[in-house]
Amino acid sequence: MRLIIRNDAAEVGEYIGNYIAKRINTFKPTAEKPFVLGLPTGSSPIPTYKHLIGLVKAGKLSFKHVITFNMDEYVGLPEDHPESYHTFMFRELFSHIDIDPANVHILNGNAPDLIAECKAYEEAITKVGGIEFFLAGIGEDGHIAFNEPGSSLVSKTRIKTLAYDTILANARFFNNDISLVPRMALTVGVATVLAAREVAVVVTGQRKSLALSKAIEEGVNHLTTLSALQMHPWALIVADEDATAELHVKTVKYFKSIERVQEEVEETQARINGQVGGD
Ligand SMILES: N[C@@H]1[C@@H](O)[C@H](O)[C@@H](COP(=O)(O)O)O[C@@H]1O
Repeated sequence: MRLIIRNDAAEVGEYIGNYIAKRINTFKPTAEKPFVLGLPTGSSPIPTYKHLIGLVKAGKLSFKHVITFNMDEYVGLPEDHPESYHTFMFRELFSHIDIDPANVHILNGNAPDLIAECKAYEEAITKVGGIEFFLAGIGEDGHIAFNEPGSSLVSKTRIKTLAYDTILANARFFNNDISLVPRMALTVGVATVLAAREVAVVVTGQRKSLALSKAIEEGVNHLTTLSALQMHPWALIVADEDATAELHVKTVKYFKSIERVQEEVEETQARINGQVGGD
């Protein structure tokens, strides 16, 4: 796992936005070979979405052959409710980019059979060849998607009851009225995220710092479901300085030094490639 640290949330968004764009452009998606992207909601990915929109508007990126799967959706909230994850995704990203709405997948929290809806979602992911790149955020308790503390680390898409802390945290989106926050959600499982070829997580703000420390400085534990990322072969966390508040200085220094070495390796490689190309 790599940890990249940037000064603030805007720089984190720029870094991940550029990273995703590079991955999509290198993949060269076509109608026959689309790029499959997993996406989160929440305030954390907004700077990333802003940056991606800018890249699309500048003609540097296209979502024409990108298929998306969102992580989660509330149960029982009308799809056109201002706080539904459907509304969020179109408001913050999809309405501003060249994605085909038919390529957008978001769980239906109003489906008559919620269990069948979750099963069909997993099948839809399998049908397109699995997720290439899953972007995620985390809750203050270190949950990924809505995989609250105690979630099975081998879980797939299913119905989850929200933790009281999550209901409290999300009340800010519902006029600070806890009674308006849905109690249940449909969510991809920890194993659904881990099955993606690559996973990147945005962690910004001091209120996420304890969760970040538990997830990367302690062992894999179902009480901090983000920690399962330690078992992933290609995982990246991008955090801002505030989110590192609870990390050991040693941890921060270690990951910063790894980034410096990586940059040197890439520069050397680029120089070598340049020389080879010039011969
Ligand atoms: N289900 C979502 C998560 O996917 C998200 O990561 C989290 C953090 O939200 P924010 O980025 O607003 O802190 O909120 C909800 O719990």
